[in-house]
Amino acid sequence: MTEDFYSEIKTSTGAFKWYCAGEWLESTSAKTVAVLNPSTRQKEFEVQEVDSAFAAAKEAQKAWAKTPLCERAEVLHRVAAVMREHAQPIADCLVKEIAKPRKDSLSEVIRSADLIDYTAEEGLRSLGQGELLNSDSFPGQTRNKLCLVSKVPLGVVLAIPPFNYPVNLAVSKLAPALMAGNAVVLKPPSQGAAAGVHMVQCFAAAGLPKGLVNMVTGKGSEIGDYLTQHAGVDCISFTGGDTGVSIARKAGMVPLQMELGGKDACIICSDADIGLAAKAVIKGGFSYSGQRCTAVKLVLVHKDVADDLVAKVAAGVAKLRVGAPEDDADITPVVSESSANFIEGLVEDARHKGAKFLTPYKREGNLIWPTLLDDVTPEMRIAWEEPFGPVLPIVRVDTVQQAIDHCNASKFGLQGCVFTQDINQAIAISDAMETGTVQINAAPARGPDHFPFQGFRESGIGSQGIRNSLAMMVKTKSTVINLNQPSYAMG
Ligand SMILES: NC(=O)c1ccc[n+]([C@@H]2O[C@H](COP(=O)([O-])OP(=O)(O)OC[C@H]3O[C@@H](n4cnc5c(N)ncnc54)[C@H](O)[C@@H]3O)[C@@H](O)[C@H]2O)c1
Repeated sequence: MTEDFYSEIKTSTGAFKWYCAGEWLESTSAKTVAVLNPSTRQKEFEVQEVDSAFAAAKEAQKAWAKTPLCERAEVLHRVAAVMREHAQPIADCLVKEIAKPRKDSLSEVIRSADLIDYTAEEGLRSLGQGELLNSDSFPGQTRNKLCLVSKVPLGVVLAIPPFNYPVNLAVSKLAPALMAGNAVVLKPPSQGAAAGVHMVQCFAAAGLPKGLVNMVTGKGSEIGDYLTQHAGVDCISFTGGDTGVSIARKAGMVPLQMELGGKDACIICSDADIGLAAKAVIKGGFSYSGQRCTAVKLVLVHKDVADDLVAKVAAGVAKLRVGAPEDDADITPVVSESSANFIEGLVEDARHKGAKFLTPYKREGNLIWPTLLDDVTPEMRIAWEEPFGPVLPIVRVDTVQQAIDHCNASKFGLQGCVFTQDINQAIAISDAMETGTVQINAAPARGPDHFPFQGFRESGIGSQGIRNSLAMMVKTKSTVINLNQPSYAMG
């Protein structure tokens, strides 16, 4: 029974336990953090506030680093199978604590199991290879030095995912870290911690050696500095907003994998298929109520086709269903009251500065109706800031160059997209856009999860995607064999 499967993760008072060295534990401080339901704004879950699991991770990692790759892969495949079998309660947490629509919640969990399987497969191939270098290719050298280059684990990886994909963006860190021979301390987002607890139970039940995955819960603002500056951390893999920039500034001499905010622009040229572009703008802008790093957050449309595009987008937006995540509504409450207030601030700033409202602004609690703003100008905050909500600004441009210049003036550089039927123009615009990825004739998106995924400027450090994440979870080690004579095999 799935309910019994998850029974040991709760304390007698109903809070979720934390997980260290293979045991579900109760915090000695007895402090708890409430997880609010974005729909009701009432307390839905409680997680404990604890701070340390690094010693357990370090200890467990030593043996894990000597565990054959194929055995690591087997354990990960088991985790994926357990996660599929017990997916529904994890998905139910996502519905209740981050108001993600029911179907999307379940597909996030299944996609995460798929990601774990793929990582295990990819790790077998990419981590199973090293390099042999001969010394005589460098001037003045003979071939009496052979350099064996191998990939070794980093040690203990601190994994911090954000609220919007608390399961998928946790496993996208955990699976590569573990496959590469590391241990992990996971700090889930407060909204998303209950799903995180359930997910960690899948790792435990699959027989992962104790201490390899540890989960510390608590408010990021209170325990974040302690964790990110802890001497036991050998790598920080973080996904989130501006917090990541300050973590990067404060972190010590450890590798950083940073997936941060975005202001993904959609450039629509005068020759674009406007029906296709409108569909992409609606889906890209409003899926999960705009709370996606790769959501379309700005439309830059050529003035010649702007009226057509705006009419089509407005017609599509009018059909979006607004309501509860339990009913699979398209637009559901945003994650918190403070987030809703921030979004409202951007909308009011745009109203004050003359934006044209194609839909009336309406809000009840954390639920914000989809809001389409036309005639947005660079003076408005919404032209530059990430609303992370169901609000989409449209800027009409005279030339494609004006659109590219706006895009490149942003502090973000995550993704962007361009709609045109001329492949030469598409490539030229893609070349000019200073973003980690450019999608041609489709909305920005993360995935499939094995595609490289990276942000430029304040959108990130390093590249993700399964193969690149595996590569970021190892360091290079060289062993040089010095021979007393040159080595030339003659065949
Ligand atoms: N580039 C990507 O791949 C990607 C993917 C998803 C989300 N995001 C970004 O994430 C943001 C939304 O997520 P969010 O609101 O959860 O982000 P956030 O930055 O507020 O929080 C992210 C995580 O950091 C933790 N945290 C908070 N303060 C901390 C501190 N001082 N030290 C350490 N950890 C701390 C939070 O508890 C959470 O787990 C958006 O900006 C979005 O664009 C980026």
